[in-house]
Amino acid sequence: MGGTFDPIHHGHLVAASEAAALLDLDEVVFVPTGKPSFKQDTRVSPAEHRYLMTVIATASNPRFTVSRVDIDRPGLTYTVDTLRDLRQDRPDADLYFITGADAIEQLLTWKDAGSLWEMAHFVAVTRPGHRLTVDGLPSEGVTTLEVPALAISSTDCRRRAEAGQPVWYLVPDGVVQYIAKHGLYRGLDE
Ligand SMILES: Nc1ncnc2c1ncn2[C@@H]1O[C@H](COP(=O)(O)OP(=O)(O)OP(=O)(O)O)[C@@H](O)[C@H]1O
Ligand SMILES: O=C(O)c1ccc[n+]([C@@H]2O[C@H](COP(=O)([O-])O)[C@@H](O)[C@H]2O)c1
Repeated sequence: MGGTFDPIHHGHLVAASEAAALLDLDEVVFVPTGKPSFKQDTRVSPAEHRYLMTVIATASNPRFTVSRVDIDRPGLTYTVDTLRDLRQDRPDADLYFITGADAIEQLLTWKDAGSLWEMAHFVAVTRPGHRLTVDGLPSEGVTTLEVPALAISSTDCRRRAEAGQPVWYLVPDGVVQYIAKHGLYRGLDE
């Protein structure tokens, strides 16, 4: 599952768990982006913080793992590189790239979009308030999954942390404590 995870929240975790159950996956690899190409105008927390929060959030699930491929690769993050690196570690696996329906809708604009279909099957998880339009996407290459609606976004979690409002139960307990310990999302408007 690819994402910026700034921070990872229960919407991501429910989506991953549902995808694993419905598609009978052996493992869900969470891949925090390094430098997201599409968020260059937005302030994104250092990759090491996002990686560690993802490790904390997924530690108790034996099927969940976290990969550093995107954060260790220099330059901007593109899914074509993510999939190539994951393939090297798992030469015989059937790869499914799970992400939100909003991201999948933009897939035709992604780097080397034409070659992505051969590298993985794409799974678009629906998210509250968003209807998926798959115009132009090959239907055999994309599976849409309805996951139990959790109206949680990382943007909202960051705003709440910045305003001193609770993020308990929106993100895992260890992530609440990590955000407080490192003072993440303070002074976002500065
Ligand atoms: N509550 C949710 N339910 C289902 N999918 C989600 C949910 N939140 C995020 N996703 C999906 O997970 C993927 C990775 O999410 P990302 O790390 O960008 O989180 P986000 O909450 O969308 O962040 P931000 O608010 O900073 O844009 C995205 O493609 C997104 O659509
Ligand atoms: O490869 C691309 O050009 C590309 C463009 C936009 C997004 N992505 C990937 O889509 C995933 C979700 O991104 P986001 O912004 O919703 O966190 C993440 O793994 C990104 O690397 C990939």
